Amino acid sequence: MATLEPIAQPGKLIVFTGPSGVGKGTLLRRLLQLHPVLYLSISATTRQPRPHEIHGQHYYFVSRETFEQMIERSELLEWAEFAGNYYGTPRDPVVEAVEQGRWVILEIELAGARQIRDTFPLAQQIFVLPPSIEELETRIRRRAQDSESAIARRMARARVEIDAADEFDFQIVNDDLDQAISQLETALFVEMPAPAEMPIKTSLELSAEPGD
Ligand SMILES: Nc1ncnc2c1ncn2[C@@H]1O[C@H](COP(=O)(O)OP(=O)(O)OP(=O)(O)O)[C@@H](O)[C@H]1O
Ligand SMILES: Nc1nc2c(ncn2[C@@H]2O[C@H](COP(=O)(O)O)[C@@H](O)[C@H]2O)c(=O)[nH]1
Repeated sequence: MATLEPIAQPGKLIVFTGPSGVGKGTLLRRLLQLHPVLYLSISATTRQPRPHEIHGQHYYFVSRETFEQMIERSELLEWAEFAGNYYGTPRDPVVEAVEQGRWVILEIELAGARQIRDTFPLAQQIFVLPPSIEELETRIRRRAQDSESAIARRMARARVEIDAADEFDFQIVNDDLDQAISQLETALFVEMPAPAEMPIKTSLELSAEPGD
């Protein structure tokens, strides 16, 4: 029997946006467990680490001075200020992974997503919506990582981001987690199949098959 080989094709950039607290991180953790072929970019931020967060795994936690140097040296693919802190995507690891044919996910807020749309028009853009604005606030509060003023800033920004959901190629409501994962898989692998999901036979193997 002929063996199957994946099509060699360039990687893809996938932008994953939605209001803070909607569950992007939760969805992506689950998605990456199910599909280790996906590559999640690690952002740089000037925000203080949360108790469970590890430098180099969840974020690169840097000073404002270091971040501003990264901007000046064009080391970031995109960046934005969000709720009083800088966030940005280090350019080199993303470009290398895409060149290696990987599917790279950027979990970023709206201003960064718009920058990527300008610089990489072929990037696939997915927006995650909450079932309601009340449930979004409940999730942020239940996570218990933000002060009252930070919650107010995040909720104000959430309204602006939700209003921009139509700009994105796909919108997914994160109500039931399993259903949201399944919609996400459809967006990623059916609407835009991953190379690893599209095995083909080499022309040599096809011509060697009996009955042809
Ligand atoms: N489908 C869901 N139903 C109920 N709770 C959820 C669901 N998805 C995520 N959550 C919870 O909502 C909270 C926020 O989730 P998470 O931290 O993944 O959001 P986020 O969008 O990554 O936020 P941020 O952008 O601020 O990092 C967490 O406590 C998480 O367990
Ligand atoms: N433009 C960018 N936004 C980013 C990046 N990394 C994360 N984010 C977004 O920031 C907010 C807040 O995140 P939190 O971890 O402090 O809750 C959230 O919407 C993230 O998606 C980035 O590199 N660029």
